[in-house]
Amino acid sequence: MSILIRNGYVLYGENLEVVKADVLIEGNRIVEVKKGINEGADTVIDATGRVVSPGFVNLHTHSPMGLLRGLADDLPLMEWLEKHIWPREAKLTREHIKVGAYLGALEMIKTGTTTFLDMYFQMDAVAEATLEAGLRGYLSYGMIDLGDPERTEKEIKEALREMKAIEGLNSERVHFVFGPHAPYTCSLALLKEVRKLADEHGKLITIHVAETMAELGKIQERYGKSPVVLLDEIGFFGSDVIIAHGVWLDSRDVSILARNGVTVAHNPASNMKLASGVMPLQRLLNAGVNVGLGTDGSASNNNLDMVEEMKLAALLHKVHNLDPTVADARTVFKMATVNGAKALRLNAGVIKPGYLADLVIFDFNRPHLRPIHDIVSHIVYSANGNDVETTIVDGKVLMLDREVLTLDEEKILNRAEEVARELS
Ligand SMILES: CSC[C@H]1O[C@@H](n2cnc3c(O)ncnc32)[C@H](O)[C@@H]1O
Ligand SMILES: [Zn+2]
Repeated sequence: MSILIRNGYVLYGENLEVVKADVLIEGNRIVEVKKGINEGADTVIDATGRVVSPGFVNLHTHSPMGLLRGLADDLPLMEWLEKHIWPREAKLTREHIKVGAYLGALEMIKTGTTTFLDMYFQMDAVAEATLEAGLRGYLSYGMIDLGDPERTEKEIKEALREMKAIEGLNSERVHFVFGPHAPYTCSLALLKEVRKLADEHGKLITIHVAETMAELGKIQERYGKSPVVLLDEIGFFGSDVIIAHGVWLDSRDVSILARNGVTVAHNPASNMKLASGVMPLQRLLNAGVNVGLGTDGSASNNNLDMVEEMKLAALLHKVHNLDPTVADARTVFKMATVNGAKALRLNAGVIKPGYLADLVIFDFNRPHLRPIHDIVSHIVYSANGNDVETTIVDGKVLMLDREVLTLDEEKILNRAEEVARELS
């Protein structure tokens, strides 16, 4: 199968150079980017007046949580989790979670996300929905043992069951990732076992770390050190670890993350909404830490729109530093694309021959995107996910001219409403 995208403004290569060109995709790869490609193709897409961009990599989310969107707002993290989210999650069935995964996948396709790193329950069901949707999913079962050895064993068993089930699907588009929830919900025994299992099975690890001041206090009280120092001392870190949040980091923590090649998934909307704090983006980037971008779940964001997330990241760090030059459009665009792909060891996030054909087309024939001075600036500061009209993953068109081809949109919205009624 081949796709030819004609005559668009292409954000080309690592430096996002704007070139007016055609893009030829064969199989699941980009094979050529140049003016006037003459080759025939199975599918030809006219991108005149449009922008061809790398697809977005959501480096931290809980994709089925759209089901809980708007149920509890305006609260700090622990009260939100303990009083509202966890009691509802305890009632979720495998079928509910699958409906939530379809809803999340639909939203991601429609707003230009092509790959996501997820943490939730029943991830083999999420994997099935991801495969049907056509997205790329890195899927972790969120492990919580609260220091109870019986639960440690149960959580490891469930993670391994889900790992086997996802591997059994035999697809390059879905991957299992180990996902211990956080240092305050997981015992050291569980965290050490996860490190060992990830080495044994060659899997990535993702975990919430240093999200709130309350977490810092809890870990300080329990262990007498910061969450990052704690994880470093048990040998947990490596370049295969992606920590979500990393808001409360001192200079020692930052140098530990840099030394170990750990990636940080920044979630500005969630950090602002839960009033968790402002992550030290400038210090992390200056130390050479790879920083990606995530939305977190739709119950703390409240959507999965990575385009909106880029703008929030840029604005947050400008005002926090009282410096409009920080978190410039190109820096946050790379966080939302190539940096995320790099963390997942995925040859994507860049439009160039040889890279995976994960890309999106923005409709620029819209008043808020004209006149065109600087395309990257427009995407970060003026656009939102609804400006994406075509989404391609692994060389397959998932949405064309705003019509989602892989999922039944109406059915998913109706099922999500029914599940919401069942949960209330
Ligand atoms: C055990 S699966 C994942 C678990 O994480 C919860 N969650 C959602 N958002 C956050 C956040 O910002 N910090 C910590 N935990 C979060 C989610 O509700 C699931 O229970
Ligand atoms: Zn999270």
